[in-house]
Amino acid sequence: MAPQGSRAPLEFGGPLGAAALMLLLPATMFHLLLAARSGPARLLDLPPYLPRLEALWSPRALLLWFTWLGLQVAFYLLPARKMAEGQELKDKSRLRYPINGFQALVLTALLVGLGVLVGLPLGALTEMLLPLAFVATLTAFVFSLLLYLKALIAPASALAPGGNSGNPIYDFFLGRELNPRIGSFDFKYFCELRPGLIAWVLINLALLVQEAELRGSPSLAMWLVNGFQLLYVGDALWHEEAVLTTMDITHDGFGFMLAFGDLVWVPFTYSLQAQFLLYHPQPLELPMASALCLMNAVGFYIFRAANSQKNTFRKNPSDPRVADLETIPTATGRQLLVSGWWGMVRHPNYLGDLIMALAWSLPCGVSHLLPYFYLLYFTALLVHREARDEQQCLQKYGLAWHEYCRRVPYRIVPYVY
Ligand SMILES: NC(=O)C1=CN([C@@H]2O[C@H](COP(=O)(O)OP(=O)(O)OC[C@H]3O[C@@H](n4cnc5c(N)ncnc54)[C@H](OP(=O)(O)O)[C@@H]3O)[C@@H](O)[C@H]2O)C=CC1
Ligand SMILES: CC(C)=CCC[C@@H](C)[C@H]1CC=C2C3=C(CC[C@@]21C)[C@@]1(C)CC[C@H](O)C(C)(C)[C@@H]1CC3
Repeated sequence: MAPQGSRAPLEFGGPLGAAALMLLLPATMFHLLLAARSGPARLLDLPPYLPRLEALWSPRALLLWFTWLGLQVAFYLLPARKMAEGQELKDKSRLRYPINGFQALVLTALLVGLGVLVGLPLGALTEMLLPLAFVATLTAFVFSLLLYLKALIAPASALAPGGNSGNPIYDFFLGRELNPRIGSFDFKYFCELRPGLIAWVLINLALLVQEAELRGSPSLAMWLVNGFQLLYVGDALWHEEAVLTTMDITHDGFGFMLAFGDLVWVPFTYSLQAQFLLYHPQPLELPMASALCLMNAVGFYIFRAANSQKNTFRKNPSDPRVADLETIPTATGRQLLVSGWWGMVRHPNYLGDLIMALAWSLPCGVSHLLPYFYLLYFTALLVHREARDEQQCLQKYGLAWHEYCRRVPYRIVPYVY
């Protein structure tokens, strides 16, 4: 049952928008997977061909996918170097989370390295991307249904503010329960980073190995894309605790949007540049490669510095690294930063992330639009996310938020947006 009197305004275009997204997201992903391996590799053309069911359904892919999930669950359950506390919940309690995501990345790397040493054909993974994406999509639908049913028996205090409209399609998409758990195993926290992000860099690596097998050595462009994205994933897992303050964990329920996004969309579409490069090798000279390294480094620096400044401030406003920054008091007792990174634009971390997204696409040359899909999608995602966050901050901070917007008028790009 939805809690009485706490109906949140509908997002994502309501039930119709949610239904459309549930069809469009998987369809787009399959289109990208097929287009990347086709000769013309056109983003805006109809799919080059429709795969037959035999090309999609493979018991081997199913086994591999569940082995992967099982392995990551096992790594999650290993003793953690630290247990972190999440944000305060409606009932004033706080959940505890293991911080061992980076350990899971290292253990996966060791296991895969060992496998390759004893003859595991890692490059062959690239031939299984289509059936793997198919079983992962089916899993995401079934998993979301189980989450929806589980939420039916959850107490009202465990429900998310957004996904409880009473419309089953909308609630299935957005997610009804905020932190679904069995015992201390937290499904949303587990899915947010590990299986999807680690699979993303593993797919990238398989594409690099396959390129080496096909052409004698990996191209410079492939090295760059692998290196840049490994840095991003390694950083996310190293700073795993910071995910506990993102809106995905604190605000959104766990439904199809995040289950599909985390487990399927991230590994199979975020690896698009490496997929494109395997089938469409691109020349890249050293001076250009150096310029792209610099661009990625600038983006990463802004992204990391902005995120760390806010996290440090939220943990302890008197920390010497942030104590001198100017702030605005709010009625909640919390303060808002108005100098430093958060005084330049209201989302400096998004700016850094977007600069990196550009640096990941440029190694693929400018002859095709396809490798720029991530940049286009990500811009749309962040603009929409920024608007959602703005709404939530306005509700939380009221007049203080208006004052912040007056003092820091640009959202993501200084003097532009
Ligand atoms: N690669 C990908 O696909 C994606 C990456 N990301 C990345 O994830 C990271 C996290 O993003 P996201 O969760 O959207 O949001 P943010 O990390 O930007 O957090 C927004 C929250 O920060 C707090 N805040 C806002 N302004 C201030 C201020 N001036 N001073 C202090 N606190 C402030 C508010 O929460 P409160 O006041 O309650 O602390 C607000 O709700 C970003 O770097 C983003 O680029 C995000 C989505 C997808
Ligand atoms: C419409 C649609 C495709 C929805 C799904 C969106 C998800 C793919 C993203 C929502 C927020 C995300 C975050 C990351 C990955 C993408 C999703 C799941 C993230 C884990 C990437 C690495 C970053 O360092 C991060 C930890 C800050 C980030 C958190 C948000």
